[in-house]
Amino acid sequence: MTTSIYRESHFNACHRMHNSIWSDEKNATVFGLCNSPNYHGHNFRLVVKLTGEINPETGYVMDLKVLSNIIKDNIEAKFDHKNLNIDCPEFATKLASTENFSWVIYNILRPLIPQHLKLGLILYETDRNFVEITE
Ligand SMILES: Nc1nc2c(c(=O)[nH]1)N=C([C@H](O)[C@H](O)COP(=O)(O)OP(=O)(O)OP(=O)(O)O)CN2
Repeated sequence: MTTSIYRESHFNACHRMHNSIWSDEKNATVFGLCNSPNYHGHNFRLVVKLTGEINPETGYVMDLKVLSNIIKDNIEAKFDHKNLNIDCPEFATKLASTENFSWVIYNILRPLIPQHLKLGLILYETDRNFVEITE
């Protein structure tokens, strides 16, 4: 039997959906308002899920304070109040979609989370648009 624990965090960032190998017209057609040249912002909501067995000595799957600090130091500090396209090298060659952003976050967190725990996450770009990654 396994147990899942969750930690939620929030940060703001802006981005622009633009594929540089396409014409401006094609970008405008495919991405619409998300292609706006002066970028647009989102209040991102990240839910990180860890699944594993409860350690009988602590009663924890993992200390949520430790998880919270990992997310603060490595995700919020890196992306909060940033322009994903300009400030974040991860998106130099990658479109700043919620799908790609979710994998960027997963790849940052995975080495920081104990290997015996399964890592999943949901990234909300808006209240109604969100992406889930599960192991
Ligand atoms: N598969 C994806 N589709 C879309 C993404 C994405 O990252 N992956 N992103 C966008 C836009 O950046 C943005 O999220 C769209 O915002 P909006 O359409 O305004 O969404 P809302 O939920 O705020 O508003 P609704 O009118 O309720 O849709 C587009 N697509």
